[in-house]
Amino acid sequence: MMQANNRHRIIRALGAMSGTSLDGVDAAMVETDGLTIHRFGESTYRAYSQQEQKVLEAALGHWSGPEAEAAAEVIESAHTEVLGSFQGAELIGFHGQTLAHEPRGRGTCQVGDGQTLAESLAVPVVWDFRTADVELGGEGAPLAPFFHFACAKWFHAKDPVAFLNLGGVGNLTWVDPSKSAPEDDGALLAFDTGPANAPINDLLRARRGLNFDEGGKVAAAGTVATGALELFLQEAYFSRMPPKSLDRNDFPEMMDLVRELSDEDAAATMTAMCAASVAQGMAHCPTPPSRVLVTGGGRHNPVLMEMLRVSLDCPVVAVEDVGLDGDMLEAQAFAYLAVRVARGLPTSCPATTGVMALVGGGTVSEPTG
Ligand SMILES: Nc1ncnc2c1ncn2[C@@H]1O[C@H](COP(=O)(O)OP(=O)(O)OP(=O)(O)O)[C@@H](O)[C@H]1O
Ligand SMILES: CC(=O)N[C@H]1[C@@H]2OC[C@@H](O2)[C@@H](O)[C@@H]1O[C@H](C)C(=O)O
Repeated sequence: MMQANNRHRIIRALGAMSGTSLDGVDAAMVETDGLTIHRFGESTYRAYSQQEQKVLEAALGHWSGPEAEAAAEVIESAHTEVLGSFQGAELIGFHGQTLAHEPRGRGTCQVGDGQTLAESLAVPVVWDFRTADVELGGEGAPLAPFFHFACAKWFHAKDPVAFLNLGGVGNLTWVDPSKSAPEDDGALLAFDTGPANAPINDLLRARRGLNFDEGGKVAAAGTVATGALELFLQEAYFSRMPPKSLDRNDFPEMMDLVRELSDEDAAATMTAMCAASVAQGMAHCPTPPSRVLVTGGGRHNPVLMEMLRVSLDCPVVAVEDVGLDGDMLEAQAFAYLAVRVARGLPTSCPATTGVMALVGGGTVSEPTG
C-alpha cells in the first residue's frame, strides 16, 4: 500500500498517455512527492499498428458496446507491453484512451481498465482521472494544468507563462509562478483552444494516404483561404469564456469548409485555423504571458509555429527552451497527477476545468495477487 500520509517521500511514478491523435502510447517516469518535481526519468513511445489504429478509430464516439470493448483491449495490451518495459515504478498513472467527451451531456469516456493493468504489472494504478471532475460540474479537461504549474516552478519561471499543447486538440494553460500552489486564486487559467493536428491528419489521410503533414510541407505549398478561416472562427466555441473543453471531432464542418480547396490550400487553411483559434484564446489570459511554451507534436510543424509567432504578441518557443520534453509532457503529467491522487491532493480547480470545488480525480487500483 502507498503511505498516503507521508507527504514528503519522493515516489517514482510512471505515467502513460494515449492522445487524441491515436498515434501511440507515450510513457515517462517522474520522481515527485506530488508537489515538487524532483527529477524527470526515462521515457519511451510505442506506436500503434495500423490494425490497432483502425480499432481505436472505429471506437471513437462509442460510450460502450463491442467497438469500445475492442478499443479497451488494444489499450490494455499496448499499455501492458510498454509499461512493463520500465523498472522500478512504484505507482502508475494511466490515462487510457478518450473515446467520447461530452462534459455537459453524457460525461466523459476513457477506455482501458486500471485494475487489469495493476494485476498484469503488479503495481498500483491510478486511472479514470476525469470522471470525478465532470460529476462535480467540471469539464473533466484539461488536467495537465496542475502539472504545468509544477513545471513552471521546476524551471524557476519568474513571470506568467503559457503552456500550449498542440496534440490532436489544442489546450492552453496560463500560469502565474509567483503563487505558491496551483489551487491558489489567480495561479492558473486553462482551456482547450480548438482543434489542432487531428483535422490536418484526417485531411491528409483521406486525400493523400499520409498520417500527418510532416514538417508542414503540404501546408507550406498552399495559401490560406481567408473566407473559410473567418467562417470557422465564427463557431460559438471561440467566444465562450473558459474553462471549456472539446472532443476530438467537435468541428466536423471544418472538412466542408476546405472541401473545394486543393490539398495544399486545404492543409494551409486548417493549419491557420489551429493557429487562429489559439490567438483568439489568448485574449482570455489574465495578463499577457511572458512567452508561450509549445508542447505536443504540433511544435514539430514549422508552418504552424510560424503562424503562431506572427499572430501572438509574445515569444513562441518549444518547451525544450526551458529544458522540458515536449514529446513526453502529457505522460509526465499523468505520472505527477497519479502521485497527487494517491496522496489525496487536488488535480483540478474551478480555474482549470470549471469544477465547483477542488477535486482529486482518479481511482486507485491495487494489485490483488
Ligand atoms: N514532424 C512533424 N511535422 C508535423 N506535424 C507533426 C510532426 N510530428 C508530429 N506532428 C503532429 O503531432 C501529432 C501528434 O501530437 P501529440 O503526440 O502531441 O498528440 P496526442 O498526444 O495524441 O494528442 P492530445 O494532446 O490531443 O491528446 C501528429 O499526429 C502530427 O499531426
Ligand atoms: C477529454 C480528453 O481526453 N481531452 C484531452 C484532449 O487532448 C488535448 C486536449 O483534448 C486536453 O483537454 C486533454 O488532454 C490533456 C492531456 C489534458 O487533459 O490536459
